[in-house]
Amino acid sequence: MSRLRLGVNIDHVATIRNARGGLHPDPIRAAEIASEAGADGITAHLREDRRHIMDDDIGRLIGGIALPINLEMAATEEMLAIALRHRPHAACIVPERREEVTTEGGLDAAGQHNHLKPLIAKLSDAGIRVSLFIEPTPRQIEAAVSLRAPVVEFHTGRYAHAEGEERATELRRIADAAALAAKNGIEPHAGHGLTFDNVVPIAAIPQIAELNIGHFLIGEAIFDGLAPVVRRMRQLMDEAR
Ligand SMILES: CC(=O)[C@@H](O)[C@H](O)COP(=O)(O)O
Ligand SMILES: NCC(=O)COP(=O)(O)O
Repeated sequence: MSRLRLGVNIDHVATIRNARGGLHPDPIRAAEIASEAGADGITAHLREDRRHIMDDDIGRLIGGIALPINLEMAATEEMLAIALRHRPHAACIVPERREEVTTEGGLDAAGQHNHLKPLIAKLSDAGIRVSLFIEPTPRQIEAAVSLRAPVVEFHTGRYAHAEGEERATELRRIADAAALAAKNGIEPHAGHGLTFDNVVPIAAIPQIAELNIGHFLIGEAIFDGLAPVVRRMRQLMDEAR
């Protein structure tokens, strides 16, 4: 089985920085530390309301970090223009509702097909690897196929919050969806709400190529430091393969 990539999401370093409106802690410094500790990529979500990552962070990340940058973005003209200006390695299209506390579910790629098609084409034409942050369902995977997205990222929030039999059901949904995506030539990724306690069964799904993990790593780093926490996540993921 191939090595599972770890994308470290640094959004919530910016959440702490923005609490005081200054420059500290700097999410780019967090990206450097994550890189040295074994991350394979850095993920940052430029929200429309700029509650954590800001425009300037995107330029600094792409200019200053050698790892591939995965820009999470809503499917808007504003975000498209920013992505085309900075040309990150990857752009992950996520759903956004301004009042939400976090990204509560996957993108309705099937329902928004006609809106997404030209946006995905423009990103792809610019050499940006497009990913769709979707629920692990056949309907959304079929939409990704028809939209010619090379990557999907399954929203693991329902799995992360479920317990017992319900969690086992969610895990099966993700495993089935990963197999279906791979069968259709789409690279499956996963992320949202992953922790030391719940990452192993997801990391063991053979088709999944990348996990994007943020909130837990940054929270845990307060107690143990970012480098040891990234290394521990890396180790759990490697052991699961
Ligand atoms: C899309 C997604 O899952 C992430 O962007 C991540 O959860 C961090 O950002 P938020 O907590 O603002 O959703
Ligand atoms: N796309 C998911 C992501 O980047 C990280 O999600 P979380 O670990 O912050 O919940």
